Amino acid sequence: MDSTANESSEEESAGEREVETGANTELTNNPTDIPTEWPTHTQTVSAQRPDSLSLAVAKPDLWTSSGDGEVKLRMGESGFASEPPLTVDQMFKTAVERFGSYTALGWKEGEQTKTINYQEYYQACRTAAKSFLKLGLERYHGVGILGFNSAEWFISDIAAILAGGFAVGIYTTNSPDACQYVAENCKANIIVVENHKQLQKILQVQDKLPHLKAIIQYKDALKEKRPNLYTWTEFMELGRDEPDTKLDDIITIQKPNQCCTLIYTSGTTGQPKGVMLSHDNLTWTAFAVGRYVRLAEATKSQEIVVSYLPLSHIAAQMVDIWVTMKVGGATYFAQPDALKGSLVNTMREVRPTAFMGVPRVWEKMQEKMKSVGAKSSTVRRKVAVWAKGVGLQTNLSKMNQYVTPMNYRLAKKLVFKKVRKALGLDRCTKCYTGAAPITKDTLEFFLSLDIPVYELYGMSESTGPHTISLPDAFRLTSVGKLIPGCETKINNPDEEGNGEICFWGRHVFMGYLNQADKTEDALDTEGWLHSGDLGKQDDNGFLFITGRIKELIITAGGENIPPVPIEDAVKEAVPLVSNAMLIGDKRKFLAMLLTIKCQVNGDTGAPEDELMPEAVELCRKLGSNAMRVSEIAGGRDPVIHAAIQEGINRVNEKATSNAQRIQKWTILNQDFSIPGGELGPTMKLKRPVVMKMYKEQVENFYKEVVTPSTPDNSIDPWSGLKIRYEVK
Ligand SMILES: Nc1ncnc2c1ncn2[C@@H]1O[C@H](COP(=O)(O)OP(=O)(O)OP(=O)(O)O)[C@@H](O)[C@H]1O
Repeated sequence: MDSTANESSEEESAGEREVETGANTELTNNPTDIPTEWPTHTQTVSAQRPDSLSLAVAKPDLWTSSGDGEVKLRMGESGFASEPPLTVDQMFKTAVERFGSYTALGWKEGEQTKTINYQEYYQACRTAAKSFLKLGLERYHGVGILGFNSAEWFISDIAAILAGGFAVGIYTTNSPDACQYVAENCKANIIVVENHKQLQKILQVQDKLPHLKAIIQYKDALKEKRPNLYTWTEFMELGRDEPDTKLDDIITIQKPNQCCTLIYTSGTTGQPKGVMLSHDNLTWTAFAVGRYVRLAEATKSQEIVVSYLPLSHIAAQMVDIWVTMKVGGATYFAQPDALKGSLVNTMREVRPTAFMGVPRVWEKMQEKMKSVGAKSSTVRRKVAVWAKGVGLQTNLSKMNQYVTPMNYRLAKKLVFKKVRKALGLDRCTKCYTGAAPITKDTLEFFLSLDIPVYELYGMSESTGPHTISLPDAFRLTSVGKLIPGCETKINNPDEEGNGEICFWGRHVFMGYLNQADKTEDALDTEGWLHSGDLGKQDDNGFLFITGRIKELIITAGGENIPPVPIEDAVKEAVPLVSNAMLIGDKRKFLAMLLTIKCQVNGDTGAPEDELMPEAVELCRKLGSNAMRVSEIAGGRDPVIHAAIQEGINRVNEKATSNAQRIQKWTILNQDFSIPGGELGPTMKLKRPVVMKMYKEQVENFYKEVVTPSTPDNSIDPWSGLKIRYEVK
């Protein structure tokens, strides 16, 4: 690995510092230490793994599964990896010193927008920390936070850390049992809930939480008084007049290499695990991302973000809380019904300068824009089609450093500017997607509208991002380049260079709480984090994800098949399809469960029977009058059935082998959703859950006598229609 970043003399001297345990006493935290030059994307700064980290000694130091454990920091000798380690309190104090009067948080109260600055934000966190201590928060015990994004959420999170506990976000979609699992696992002393609805979940399991001492509700009036149940105002009053000494004593003994946050995995691959993140994991990653992405510091031009993604996920925490704090940015909170439609209103008001969406958010925007576009006049549609052609060409050319075509300016004026304004993205220069795979179709759609959506890739276990795309380091379908200071290893590459992606760096987590065995599975003896993802790097350092070992289908014939590319191909070939899940592990052939694009209940987020307007339109074009999923599911609509089969045939034609062909498929009665349990909170498919829910349908695929060699005679068991296989 080369180490050619713009290293200032300060950085070089930082590299010589011996910082092994992360003790915070002697650390400089002077913002002027930060070099003014940004490294360019082509430069890779490696975390120089010290020779002393030999196999035998490295292992026990680099990870722990004890809540009160400490780890060896993965310091490098120069560049990003040598940045002095900080505790959360140190990073926050620096932000207050540098950006004290700048807006830190903003939210809507009725028609009014309220804000607090960095000084007030820090003081609120200290007060809340004193209140937590007064309520009996013990060192290395959790503060569970269960609710939609808000200032109170952030304050609870940071206060828990300052007070020496663990900040623990709990997914708002969790059932009472799932809340109990997390609260018990982190020995939560306190749980902060948003409203009555979330409170009920905790009250249902309260008796099974022996460590729980208090509950705080931060929105709405309490419907009933209970012992140890507080409103937010009551809670903040508890700490207001408390002396600072106890809190300061705890803050002083905190070290960057100790755990301060637990991120519970969403369980797409099994029971949630508590990912232990240290102060250094958070503060270093915030530094590295801010620097690499070249975020502006507030003193020059303030970055603005909208907080709406689930905060219990690391991606939202890193963007909304930590990176923003590092550069003195302002975070504005969306409304709880953001994903049900109000997000665009918040976006138009706030006009963020950076925006992060999980793939489903971008897909939803795409669907909405397509259905609006379909209703516009012929002239408008023609202009849009022309502009999109120009947009795609221009942006694809930009990737290869070609010159911008002349007609781009006209397309920008006529279409792109208007689209950006309508989406609230008119001053957003950094649009990101991450946390799950996104389709090329969606990326191209936004690229054609002159909205490059940059990919981030990483995991909870890497404190969020490991690779990032940048405007000048961008390839369609690549998840970008390595963050300087980190390392990637492609383990056991095949002849095409595909292997398991492994991470090394100061963003790598401490371990899973109380799960030494699982930690040992994730971190090898050298400390490499095994992602469970398959990928390859091109000659220019762009990383491409090509599959997930965790969800690889191994057929009875022994063929390894990554399902996502096939599922994406089907979704692209059949636009009516909302979700697709490939089946075939230990089976003789592949089959697929499909769902149709339908409307979603505005209150519950549950899928409804009515088709989405875009889907209705597609049906009309095909010659079907269907209005509901129930008219299509199970092969009830022969026209739609034939169209889907035709799309699947096209996908099958491109299959690299016979084993990779979809031999059977069926349309389910209902789309996948978060409340339904088929999707995780970041919209990732929970394959084991779907397998369980649709066990019968899956078994039916394989009940029939399959005759793939003479497929022309096969009858689809769901529709009774003849299946036209095209086996070469
Ligand atoms: N840009 C991306 N493209 C493709 N896949 C991605 C991308 N970003 C993240 N992922 C996938 O998400 C995984 C990380 O997920 P995360 O750590 O958020 O887990 P989770 O959703 O909380 O739960 P679980 O560990 O149960 O899956 C990565 O290993 C990778 O498979």
